Amino acid sequence: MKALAPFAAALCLAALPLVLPQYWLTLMNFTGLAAIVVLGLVLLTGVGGMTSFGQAAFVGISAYTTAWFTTQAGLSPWLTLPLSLAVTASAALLIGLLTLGLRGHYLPLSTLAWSMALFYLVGNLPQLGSHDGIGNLPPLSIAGHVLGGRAFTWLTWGAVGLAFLSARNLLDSRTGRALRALRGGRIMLQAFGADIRRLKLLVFVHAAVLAALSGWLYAHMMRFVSPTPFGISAGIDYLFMAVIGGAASLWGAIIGSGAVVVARDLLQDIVPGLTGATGATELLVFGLVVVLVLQRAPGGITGRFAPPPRLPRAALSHDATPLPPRPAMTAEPLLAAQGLTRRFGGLTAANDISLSVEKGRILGLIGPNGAGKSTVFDLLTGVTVPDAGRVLLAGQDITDSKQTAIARAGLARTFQHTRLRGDMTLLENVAIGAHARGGCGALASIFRRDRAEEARIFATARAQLQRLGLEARAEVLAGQLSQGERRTAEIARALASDPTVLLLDEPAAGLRHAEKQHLASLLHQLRAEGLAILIIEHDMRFLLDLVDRVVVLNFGQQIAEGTPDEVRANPAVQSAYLGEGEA
Ligand SMILES: Nc1ncnc2c1ncn2[C@@H]1O[C@H](COP(=O)(O)OP(=O)(O)OP(=O)(O)O)[C@@H](O)[C@H]1O
Repeated sequence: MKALAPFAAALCLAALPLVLPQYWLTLMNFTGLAAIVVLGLVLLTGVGGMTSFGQAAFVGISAYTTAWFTTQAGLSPWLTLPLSLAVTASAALLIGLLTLGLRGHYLPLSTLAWSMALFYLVGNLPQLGSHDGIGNLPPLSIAGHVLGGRAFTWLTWGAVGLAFLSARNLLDSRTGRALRALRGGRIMLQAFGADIRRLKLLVFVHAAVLAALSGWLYAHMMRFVSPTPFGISAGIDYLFMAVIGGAASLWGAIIGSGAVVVARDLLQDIVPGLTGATGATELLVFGLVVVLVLQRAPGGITGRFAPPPRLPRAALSHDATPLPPRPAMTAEPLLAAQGLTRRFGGLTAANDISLSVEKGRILGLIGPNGAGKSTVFDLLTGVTVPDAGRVLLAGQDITDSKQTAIARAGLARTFQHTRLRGDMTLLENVAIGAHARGGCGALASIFRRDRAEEARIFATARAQLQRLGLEARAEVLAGQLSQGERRTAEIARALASDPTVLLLDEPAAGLRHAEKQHLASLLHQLRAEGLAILIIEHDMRFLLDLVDRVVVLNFGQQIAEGTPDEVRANPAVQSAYLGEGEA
C-alpha cells in the first residue's frame, strides 16, 4: 500500500491539469520550472553545503542558448535541448573548476560575483538583444501540434519527475553517501579515498544541468528571453524556495517552490487591495511570511513531517556477497617511516621519527599530550606533508601522495574524535569505508546501474558490523550510538576498506573495562589475520598488554623504541611519561 502512494500522487498530479483553470495551470507551470532548479539546489546547498546564489544564471545560459540557436540558426527546440544542457554544463564545469576550491563565505560570494557578471554581460551584448532580449522563440511542438496549455504543464511536470528521480537516485548511491557526508566530513571522506574536488564539481554540474532543463522549458513557454528573470533576485528566490521547503529535502524542493510561487502571486493580488498602498508592499509581507515560516519551522515545511531516515533497499538484501578482497601485499615492512620531520613555525612537532610495522604485528605509539603522535598519523596518512623524511607503504614511496591515493593503496585509519555522520545510519556510515572499493560513478547511479555493486558494498559493511558484534545496531542513527559503539563503528568503517595497514587513534578512549577487553580480543584477531596495526593509546596497561613493540615520543623527539618490557624499563620513558608506579 505504502509503495503505491507515489504512483497515486503522480496520477493525481497528472489529472490536475484536466480540472484546473488556466490561472492555476500557469502557477503550476511556474512551480514546476522552479522546482527543477530547486531540486539541484537541494543537492548542492541543502545536502552538499555549497550555497549558491547563481542557479538563475544557469537557467539563463540555457534559455539564451536555445533562444539564439532557434531564432538565429533556425534549429528545432528539440535539437537545442541537448545543446542548451551541454553549454550550461560546460559553463558550470569551468566556473566550478575556478571557484569550488573556495572555502567558507567565499564560495557563496563567488556565485554572486559570477552571476552578476553574466547578467551584465548578456545585458550589454547586442548579439543577444542587450536588455531587450530575444523574442519570437518557436513554441514546443510535436508533429505540428503545439504543446501549449495542459500539454505544456504535463511536459513540465514530467521534467520535474525526471529531475526528482535523478536527484533521488544520486543521493541513494555511493556518490550520494559521500555527498551527504561532505558537510564537515572532508578529512574523513578523503581518508576513505573519496575525491572531494570531483564530488563537488559533479554536484555543481548536476545542479546546473537541472537549472538548464528549466531554462529551456522556460524559454519556450515564454517564447521570449531577457536578462531580468535570470538575475540575482531570482537566484535568491530559488534559495528561499529550498529553505522554505526544507533545504535538504527533495519533496521540500517541490513544496517550497509551490508555496513561494503561489504565496507571491496571491499576495500580489491581495495586499495592495487591503492596504490601499501602491508599490511593492507585497514584497514586504512576503518577506515577513518567510521570516515567520523559518522561525516556526527552521527545517522548512517538510522538516516537521520528515520520516526517520531508513536504510536504502540495496542495504536490505541479505543475499549479496561482500566485495572481493584486495590482492595481498607482500613487501615488508608493510608500513615504514624514515626520518619524518614536521615543523609548525618555530615548533618541531615531529623530529626525525622512524618506525616500521610488519604484517601481523601491532606497534604502539605513545607519548604525553602534545608529544607529536597525531602529527605522525597525519604525516603517514597524507593529511600533512613532511618537511623531511619518507613514508613507504609495502615498499612504495607515498610521502607526497594525496590522502585519497594513500587510502586507496590500503591504509585505513580511525579518528581520535570519532567522525561518524550522526544523521546517517550506522550501516551507511560503515559503507563509506568501502567507498574506494566501488567503481560505479554518478551517471550509473542516476540510471540505477549501480544496484548490484551497492548491495555488495552494504554486504561488506554488514559483514564488518557482524564481525564486531554491532549488526543489531545497523539501522540505528550513528548519533544515537554510545561512545563505545561509536569507537567500534570507526573500526568497522576502517575495516570495510579492506586495509593492509590499520591506524587506530586512541580506540579505547571512553570505553568501559569490558569494552576494552572486547577491543583487545578484536585487535588480536586482526593481527592474526595478518593486518599491520599502528595504535596511539593513552591507556598504558591496555596498550602494553596488546602490542608487539612500542615507539615513545616526547616533545616531538623519538626517545625510545622496543618491546613493552624494554619500554617499561627505560628510565627516559619513565621520567617522561609513565611514572614509576605505572611502569
Ligand atoms: N596544525 C598545527 N599548527 C600548529 N601547531 C600544531 C599543529 N598541529 C599540531 N601542532 C602542535 O604540535 C605539537 C604536537 O601535537 P600533536 O597533536 O601531534 O600531539 P599529540 O601527541 O597527538 O597530543 P595529544 O595526545 O594531546 O593528542 C603540539 O604542540 C601541537 O600544539
